Amino acid sequence: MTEPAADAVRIGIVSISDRASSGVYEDKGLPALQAWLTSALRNPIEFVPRLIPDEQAGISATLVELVDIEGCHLVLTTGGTGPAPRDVTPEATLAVADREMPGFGEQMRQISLHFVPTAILSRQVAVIRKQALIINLPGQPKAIAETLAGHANASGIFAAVPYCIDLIGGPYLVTRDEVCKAFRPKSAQR
Ligand SMILES: Nc1ncnc2c1ncn2[C@@H]1O[C@H](COP(=O)(O)OP(=O)(O)OP(=O)(O)O)[C@@H](O)[C@H]1O
Ligand SMILES: Nc1nc2c(c(=O)[nH]1)N[C@H]1C(S)=C(S)[C@@H](COP(=O)(O)O)O[C@H]1N2
Repeated sequence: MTEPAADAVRIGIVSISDRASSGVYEDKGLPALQAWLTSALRNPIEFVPRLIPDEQAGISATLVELVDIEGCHLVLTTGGTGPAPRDVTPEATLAVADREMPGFGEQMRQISLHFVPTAILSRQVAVIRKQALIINLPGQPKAIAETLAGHANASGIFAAVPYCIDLIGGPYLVTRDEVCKAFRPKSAQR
């Protein structure tokens, strides 16, 4: 069987952490995002990485830059989704949204409950801006694979990402089934 055509894709990855961005500890968010996405997607990927502090205006400006100037069709953030005063990633993301996609946040909290009882402390959101999907992930580096890939009892959210990006006019994403089995209706399959 021939492989379906996999378009090239630019993906923004944003690690939001006061301490990692100021060098107090090593950033593990960007490497974890890059490793998971590289293992999950067959597409040629160009990553556009950013490591920034928990500042609302700066986070919003970074998201706008990645979508409007860098042309990313997918942007994943990690960190700053909790209830602490400096956790402002959801507010910064909603501020640049055209539309909210509440199912992603709902499903990620469901999945995360299989890993940690504090899952409901994440206020993570997902939104559409222009032709891009922006998704917040929690700051614990292990939470990246947990929420994207899921659990035996809860589907990872990345399964819904390729079809969402089709619907907003982005490139055709092809996953490796052994890492993440994406779903598309038959009529949308290439
Ligand atoms: N980018 C990162 N790299 C490595 N570990 C991280 C990173 N972000 C968070 N962590 C770890 O996950 C924990 C929870 O993340 P959270 O986003 O709540 O950080 P925080 O306590 O607000 O502090 P900071 O913003 O300075 O990372 C952190 O205390 C840290 O152990
Ligand atoms: N999958 C997963 N979700 C998770 C966690 C985790 O370790 N794994 N940590 C939780 C905790 S302890 C917090 S406080 C919130 C918010 O984390 P953040 O502020 O680092 O984004 O995410 C929650 N969601």
